[in-house]
Amino acid sequence: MELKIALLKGDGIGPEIVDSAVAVLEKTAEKFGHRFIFTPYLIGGCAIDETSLPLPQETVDGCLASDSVILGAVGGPKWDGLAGDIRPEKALLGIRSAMGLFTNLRPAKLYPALRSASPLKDEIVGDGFDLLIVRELTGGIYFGERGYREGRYGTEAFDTEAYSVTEIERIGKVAFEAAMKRSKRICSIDKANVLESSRLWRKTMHELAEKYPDVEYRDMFVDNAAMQLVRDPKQFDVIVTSNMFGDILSDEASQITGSIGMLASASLGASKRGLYEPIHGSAPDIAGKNMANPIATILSGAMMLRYSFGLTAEAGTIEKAVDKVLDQGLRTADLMGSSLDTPLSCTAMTEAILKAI
Ligand SMILES: NC(=O)C1=CN([C@@H]2O[C@H](COP(=O)(O)OP(=O)(O)OC[C@H]3O[C@@H](n4cnc5c(N)ncnc54)[C@H](O)[C@@H]3O)[C@@H](O)[C@H]2O)C=CC1
Ligand SMILES: CC(C)CC(=O)C(=O)O
Ligand SMILES: [Mg+2]
Repeated sequence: MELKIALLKGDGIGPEIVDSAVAVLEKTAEKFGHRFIFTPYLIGGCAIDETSLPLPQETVDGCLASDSVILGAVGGPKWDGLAGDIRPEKALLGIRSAMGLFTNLRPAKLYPALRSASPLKDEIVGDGFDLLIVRELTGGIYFGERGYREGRYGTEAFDTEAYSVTEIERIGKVAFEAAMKRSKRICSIDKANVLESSRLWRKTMHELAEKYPDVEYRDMFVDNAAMQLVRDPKQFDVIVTSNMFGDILSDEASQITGSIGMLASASLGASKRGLYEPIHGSAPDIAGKNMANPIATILSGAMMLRYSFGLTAEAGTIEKAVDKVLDQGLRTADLMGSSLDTPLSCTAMTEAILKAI
């Protein structure tokens, strides 16, 4: 297969981890006789520095003209003082919206080899957990009306959470279909005891649940869910939730797998073209130090092969290579806790994975 892949390296550790994913994808392509053509485009802070825009039109056009997209991360302290509309993060929301990517699949599983990296006790983790967070990605408070207005205590800033039945139904269907292929258990997470948008979310999910009688459905308030994730993560299989709740709960879920540097994601819409991105940010505290864990981005590349291109064996090869290096005890610093051993650098971990392919 010959495939065009747009690269959005972004800021901070973005370039380091995307380079790792590219190396792994190139080795996989070579092994299976494919040709991947990579084209880089600017996004985020680096785009602001060069063009004064966080999301240049050329980047949007390039992504829409490619077969799929790999993203590193955007943002950093250098751009934190900018107005909301020209911040790096606005570009990430912009490209997800421009590509129509309303679904974000965030799998969180505990690798047996990383059991000691999880902060949870053995009796809680048992033989591991494997959950899939299905996060709505182009609606809710990240996209709602916002601004400043005169309020009770003077000028106030506001952001709005809004969801339509159409938006809830389409993400719900993705989650129910995913549950049908897994253990047929789904938990919808909302704040329906307070928010009107959550009450519509819950009502719509209940109606959808009737169409999937084989799926065991329940709902939970988000504050309870945040607690239950660390109390007993194994109770969950598929979680479906809104944009902001999914963002927050997936960072929490990542840490119980050992590190946020492990969690990949697929941002998907109606077409096969997706955007594949680690769940973490640009990690300015470790950027440029060759310390980042590249596995989340490498596994995002594997998700791209599986979801966008249907290259299941190729995706499996990358996932098995990751399993193998973890089984060998190889670790980047984020997975080592207080161990006195020397951690692997980002490039050394990438080399080990390349060797295992
Ligand atoms: N998808 C994206 O582009 C996202 C961008 N951001 C942006 O990233 C910047 C930093 O945000 P933070 O809140 O610090 O979140 P972050 O996810 O960048 O970092 C949180 C902590 O996790 C560590 N970490 C993250 N990824 C890692 C990896 N691959 N290997 C090892 N350690 C890793 C970092 O060193 C840091 O201590 C901000 O400008 C934020 O807006 C945040 C989240 C998502
Ligand atoms: C940086 C934000 C736009 C979003 C975020 O944190 C995420 O998608 O994980
Ligand atoms: Mg996030």
